[in-house]
Amino acid sequence: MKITDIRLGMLKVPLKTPFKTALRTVHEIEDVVVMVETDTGHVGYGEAPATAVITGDIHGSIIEAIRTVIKPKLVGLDISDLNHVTRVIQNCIMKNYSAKAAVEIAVYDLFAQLYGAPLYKMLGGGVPKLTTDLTISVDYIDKMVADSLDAVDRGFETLKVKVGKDIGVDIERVKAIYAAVEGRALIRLDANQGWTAKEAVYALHKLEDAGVRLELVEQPVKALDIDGLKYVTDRVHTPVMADETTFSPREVIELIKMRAADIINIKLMKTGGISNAIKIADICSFYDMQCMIGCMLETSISVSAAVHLAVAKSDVITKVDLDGPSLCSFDPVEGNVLFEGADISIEDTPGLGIRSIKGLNMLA
Ligand SMILES: C[C@H](N)C(=O)N[C@@H](CCC(=O)O)C(=O)O
Ligand SMILES: [Mg+2]
Repeated sequence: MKITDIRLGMLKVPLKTPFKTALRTVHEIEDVVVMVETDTGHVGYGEAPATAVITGDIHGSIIEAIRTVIKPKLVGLDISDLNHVTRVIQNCIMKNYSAKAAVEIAVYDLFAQLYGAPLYKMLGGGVPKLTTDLTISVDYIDKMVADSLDAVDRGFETLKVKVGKDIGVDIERVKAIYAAVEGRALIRLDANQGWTAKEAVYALHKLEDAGVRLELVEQPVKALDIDGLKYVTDRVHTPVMADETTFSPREVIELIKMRAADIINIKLMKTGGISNAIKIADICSFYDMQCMIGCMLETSISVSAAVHLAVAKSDVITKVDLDGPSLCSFDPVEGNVLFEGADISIEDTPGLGIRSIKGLNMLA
């Protein structure tokens, strides 16, 4: 099965409600879709969001990286030579993680199709079911409490509460949500870099002293402030998770050696795809460190790949934040991963099993 072409399209899906974090507000998903075509007629699918504030990627850079650098290196390569193909993708251009991720996801999709198995089986197997959390956008306290209660009523047992705005209001936000859902849902926080290290310690001590039990706090401080991350990790009981701080396997090793965080959030759009995500999961497994599998604002095309990976690496990926499809107003994909509220399951069909994508605008 040889690669003959890589075609690109744009996919827009409005969100059910605006997605608000300390970094940005988004009303609709608008992602680049990658189709890797082969001489056997099989097509592999991938997707890249433009999360400029986290990865530095924008639509133009994703499209140009794929068209002018990645595609010319990939056409003619054999999908059965997976390790070689992924090395070419990773080494042909620096950074550009979302572009690499989208192409790698499509290549893994084809690799699994080649052997007629769902992707998770090619990655080592596992039980094809996961449960995701749901993000509660940062907002007025009453709105966040209402959104949290609605999420719990819809069956979500873990809420990822966005904070990182005003520290005083953040403490009140979390207390109010905790009081409203106590006993019905677990709460994890994501500050998206919005606090200083001292503010984070202050807020988490206040919450701990008030009896608020949090599952974890994600990326309390700026991405590059590793000393600050360690400062927080050393001083609070609540487990601290690194998100924006860690992209590559090398960064994860450094973080583990410094003991700067307790948990790592793996996202395919940070790692540049599945091959490095596997390396990170294996490093963390070796060091007895837990991971979360996360996503950006992605539809079920690329989130499906994250689902397959998480199932295969469930020994170390113990936390799931794959709510992209739940945030969408509709699922544009007919495929083998089913997203039903908090429940995610995989059907027994080859690859990612993507049969069709509604509303895709092909690029010339
Ligand atoms: C969508 C997911 N629950 C999430 O919060 N992902 C990111 C932010 C993604 C974005 O801004 O597009 C995260 O920080 O964990
Ligand atoms: Mg995060």
